[in-house]
Amino acid sequence: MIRIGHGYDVHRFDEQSPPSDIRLGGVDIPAPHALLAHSDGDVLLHALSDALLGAIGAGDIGEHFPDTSDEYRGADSRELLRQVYRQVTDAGYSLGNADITVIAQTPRLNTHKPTMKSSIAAVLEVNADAINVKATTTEKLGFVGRKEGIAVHAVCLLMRSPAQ
Ligand SMILES: Nc1ccn([C@@H]2O[C@H](COP(=O)(O)O)[C@@H](O)[C@H]2O)c(=O)n1
Ligand SMILES: C[C@@]1(CO)OP(=O)(O)OP(=O)(O)OC[C@H]1O
Repeated sequence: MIRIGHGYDVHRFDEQSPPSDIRLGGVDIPAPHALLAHSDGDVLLHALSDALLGAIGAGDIGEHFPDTSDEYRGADSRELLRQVYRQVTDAGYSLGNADITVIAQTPRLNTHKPTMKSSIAAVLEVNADAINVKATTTEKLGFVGRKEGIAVHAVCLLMRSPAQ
């Protein structure tokens, strides 16, 4: 049996912040501003976590890690993703593949994509070829194009784990 999931998340740049690293896929990447968030703001891992939760019918990231809880203030989203993936494996599934699209006018991500891919694979303890990271701008259109924030879509396919 296979299951499909989709996740989408947006975080806004803090226009008051000076140039700063942002966390994307567990990797620190230089950007014109920090991203506003309750956690570390890793918008890529949030979208991927939502895709995995969606695939097992387990709601969304905010239900599991509320942004009203001090427990998750400044949280490392790799740890949130680890907990989400534990739910996936506990439900008897493992990742087939995940395909992730980062929608960002800035920063340029091409040189960081291989590092993001291996960072995500390491968190999930899967082969790197199960993960694909893409980036696109919006040709300067909309909130992404105005460099107000970054959006991410993630889709994943889960497969029933072989019986132990
Ligand atoms: N933040 C980004 C956005 C895009 N890229 C790379 O550029 C290619 C062309 O992007 P368009 O939005 O003009 O289609 C895209 O396929 C990515 O390879 C990037 O590195 N960082
Ligand atoms: C990750 C959590 C929890 O710290 O907060 P944020 O970093 O604000 O991220 P978001 O994607 O808005 O919502 C999920 C939250 O529960």
